[in-house]
Amino acid sequence: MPSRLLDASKSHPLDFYSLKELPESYRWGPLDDPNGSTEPVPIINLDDPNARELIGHACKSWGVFQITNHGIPKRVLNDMEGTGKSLFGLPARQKLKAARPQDGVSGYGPARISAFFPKRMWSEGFTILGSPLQHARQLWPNDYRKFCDIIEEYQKEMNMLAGKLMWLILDSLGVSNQDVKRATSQKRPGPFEGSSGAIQLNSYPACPDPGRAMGLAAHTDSTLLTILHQSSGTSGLQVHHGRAGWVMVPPLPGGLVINVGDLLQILSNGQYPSVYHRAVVNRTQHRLSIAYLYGPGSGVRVRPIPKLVNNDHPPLYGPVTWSEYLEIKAKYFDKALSLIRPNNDKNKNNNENNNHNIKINGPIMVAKPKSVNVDSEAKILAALA
Ligand SMILES: C=C1C[C@]23C[C@H]1CC[C@H]2[C@@]12CCC[C@@](C)(C(=O)O1)[C@H]2[C@@H]3C(=O)O
Ligand SMILES: O=C(O)CCC(=O)C(=O)O
Ligand SMILES: [Fe+2]
Repeated sequence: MPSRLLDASKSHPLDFYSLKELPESYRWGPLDDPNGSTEPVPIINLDDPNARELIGHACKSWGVFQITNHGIPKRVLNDMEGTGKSLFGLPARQKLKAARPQDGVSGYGPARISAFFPKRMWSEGFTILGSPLQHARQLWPNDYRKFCDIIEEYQKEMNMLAGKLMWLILDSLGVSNQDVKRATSQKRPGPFEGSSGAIQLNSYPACPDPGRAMGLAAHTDSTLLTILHQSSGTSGLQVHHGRAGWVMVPPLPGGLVINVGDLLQILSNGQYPSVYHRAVVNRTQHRLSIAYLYGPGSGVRVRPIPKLVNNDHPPLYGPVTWSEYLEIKAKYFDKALSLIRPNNDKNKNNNENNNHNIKINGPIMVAKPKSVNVDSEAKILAALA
């Protein structure tokens, strides 16, 4: 079975800027409209003395919230937005010089999850993991330093904010520094030392038939948390919220959106579930969003924090590193979380409590994931055993 990811990067829809009608290959069918009358996604001022409790409540009941007074200078956000605009504004042949390689993560192309859907998404993306230098040279051979400086500054600022948010979130769960160190098998001093993030720039051109097109299909992020900056004035992000269905998260001037990711769902033993979200498009305006996808340092295994596990709350997930999880997600998409099963030996007599784990145990243990190299395959199987 070829990796579905390989198919994703085969051909990229570069034609949509000039299309006057929505081609069949982009037609997802009428999208369900968000219910305008529902309560809005929580907005939390980080300077509020109750920020921790408010964050805890938002993580539990929404999996998403917007923050203000986050300390990221406006200039840093503006510079990043400007860089995104000039990147997507480059001629197609220039952007393709930095195309994401078939089995790679960084570079220009459709969203990684594209291959899981029969229809194309009305967007183009650019992913930066680690140093931006190589791609910067491909895009702007004579002027790559500026791009690198802006990306590096953004990475630094976002990394600090993400660490701060993680502490507030863990604090809201009643979890201390020490508890996290144990849960993540970290040897180094700070539990979030070495944590890093990928930057995802998303560009959604104006679309002739926005009611039938999809900017970015529904997904949860494979992260601890995601910090999203949306360009001002144009809505597009929607989150799925219980019976309310799809709820719009309009850009808030000076605000940033925080999503709970799958790894935080694991760390919190299901108390803070990751949020399903998607991006819709718009007839007249181009929209840009910039996601900082934050995860643990390489080699760090994430598992439910022991303090949150007891007889009433058995572990729902087993330990997994970020790269293992990304590989599982790349193959199994929204089944990935249910495959990170706990080591059941310890809760043999707790069988009925494990019923919520979807049992896809058979296939994953026998299937030979061809796209995964042998070494990491062994690690994944060990993590799932
Ligand atoms: C660190 C990450 C997280 C990735 C994969 C890798 C780099 C790119 C990220 C995204 C960004 C766009 C949505 C998503 C669903 C996608 O297609 O690519 C994300 C995916 C995930 O959260 O699973
Ligand atoms: O464009 C958006 O608002 C959503 C982007 C997103 O979900 C992502 O990059 O993971
Ligand atoms: Fe996302």
